[in-house]
Amino acid sequence: MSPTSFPKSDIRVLLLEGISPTAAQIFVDAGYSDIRRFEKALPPEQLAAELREAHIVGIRSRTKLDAAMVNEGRKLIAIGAFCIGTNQIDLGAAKLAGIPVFNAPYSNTRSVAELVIAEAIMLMRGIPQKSAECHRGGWSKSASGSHEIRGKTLGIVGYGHIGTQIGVMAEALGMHVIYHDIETKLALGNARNAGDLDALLAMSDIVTLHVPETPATQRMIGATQIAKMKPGAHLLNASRGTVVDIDALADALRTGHIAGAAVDVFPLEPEGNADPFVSPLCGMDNVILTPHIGGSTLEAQDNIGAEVAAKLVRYSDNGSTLSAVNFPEVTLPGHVGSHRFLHIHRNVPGVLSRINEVFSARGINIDGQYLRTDPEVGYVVIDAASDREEANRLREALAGIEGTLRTRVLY
Ligand SMILES: NC(=O)c1ccc[n+]([C@@H]2O[C@H](COP(=O)([O-])OP(=O)(O)OC[C@H]3O[C@@H](n4cnc5c(N)ncnc54)[C@H](O)[C@@H]3O)[C@@H](O)[C@H]2O)c1
Ligand SMILES: O=C(O)CC[C@@H](O)C(=O)O
Repeated sequence: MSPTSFPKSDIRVLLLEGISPTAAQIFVDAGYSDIRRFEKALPPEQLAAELREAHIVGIRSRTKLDAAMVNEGRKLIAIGAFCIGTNQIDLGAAKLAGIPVFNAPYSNTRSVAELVIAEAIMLMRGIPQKSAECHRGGWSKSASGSHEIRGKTLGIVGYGHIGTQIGVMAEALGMHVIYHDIETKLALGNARNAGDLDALLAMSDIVTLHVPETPATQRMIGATQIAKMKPGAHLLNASRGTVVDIDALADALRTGHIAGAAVDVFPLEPEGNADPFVSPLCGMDNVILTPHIGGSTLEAQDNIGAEVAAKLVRYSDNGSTLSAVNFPEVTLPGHVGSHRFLHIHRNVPGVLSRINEVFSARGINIDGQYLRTDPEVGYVVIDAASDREEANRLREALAGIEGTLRTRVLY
């Protein structure tokens, strides 16, 4: 077990929103014992109180860590988003507080892709309506409005980790796949770049959305875009609720311009399972509604728990920020025989030389030094041999350098 700046038993790990037990186990195996787990997102006041005592916090999509909440975490050294999306965290505020944020960019992507393919088949067969009718005691045995997906065109908006997997599966089922992305992407199989969003909307029998929440994707599918879709096409959204104008979608479903939809994410989602769900789509038989569970399989959650916890442990034990989403990335070797000093600062001229002066003024030789910066923040890691008391004095001197955001020493 690698040592840290204070006993691991004093490092409080806060895991919210029912994060998989695999995460807690990774911390326990790494020697951490103060682990507080909650099955739900916490109300703001309780969240703030918990954050004040936590060194590491793990959340999923429901916990909003805005700038004020991030700054409650005065002891925080790292944040784990146990999911893909990090839009619930003010990443800039976390960076300026010297806190790297880690997520799980791949672990639940297969689960989302499988759900989307299943829903595409269900929608094309009109199964949601037929099932609802049967539940009400009805019986409408008919092929009307029911289609195979073979030979149909699937339009994927956002051809990233999820979009590409859906494309591969859809081709295996005999679909034609087109995609639209703002980045240049390698087309897998026979998938084709649609050219632009309008062209994709006009050509697709099924449109599925897999973009992140960004200013550019806010309501990127509104009344204008829906009108450009083929009459009788289907729309699936398992990305973020803000991507679709839900009222415009409801209107198009009512007129029949859109034959059916599957929606997993909503502009406003209930805080917890006991809270009511309200949406203009409620009560529409041709809509599959799911409670943001695209990535919620036991396999995905176990993998996410292991992946993000391992990144947090690595940062806490070793200082590596590899794959942090908001932070200069540094991959570090072990530091046997020396103390490791972590210095996070505003990226202004002169900080590095002042850091080096702290060591040279005390006649301490630097064994290794690693530096990464981005336009706002610099992250310097220094390995140097010193006794523990001297290491504490060095850390205090480093903390006194103007522009310092956070310091830590790993013994
Ligand atoms: N429903 C769920 O439970 C669930 C689970 C996992 C992920 N998600 C959501 O799905 C999103 C996509 O996941 P992913 O793993 O495929 O992410 P990804 O980053 O691998 O892919 C996103 C793709 O969208 C593209 N993109 C970004 N802005 C765009 C725009 N304006 N127009 C067109 N393309 C754009 C990117 O270039 C990228 O290729 C995540 O950001 C997350 O919000 C939801
Ligand atoms: O698990 C969650 O709460 C969110 C899952 C998904 O939206 C993600 O971004 O990975």
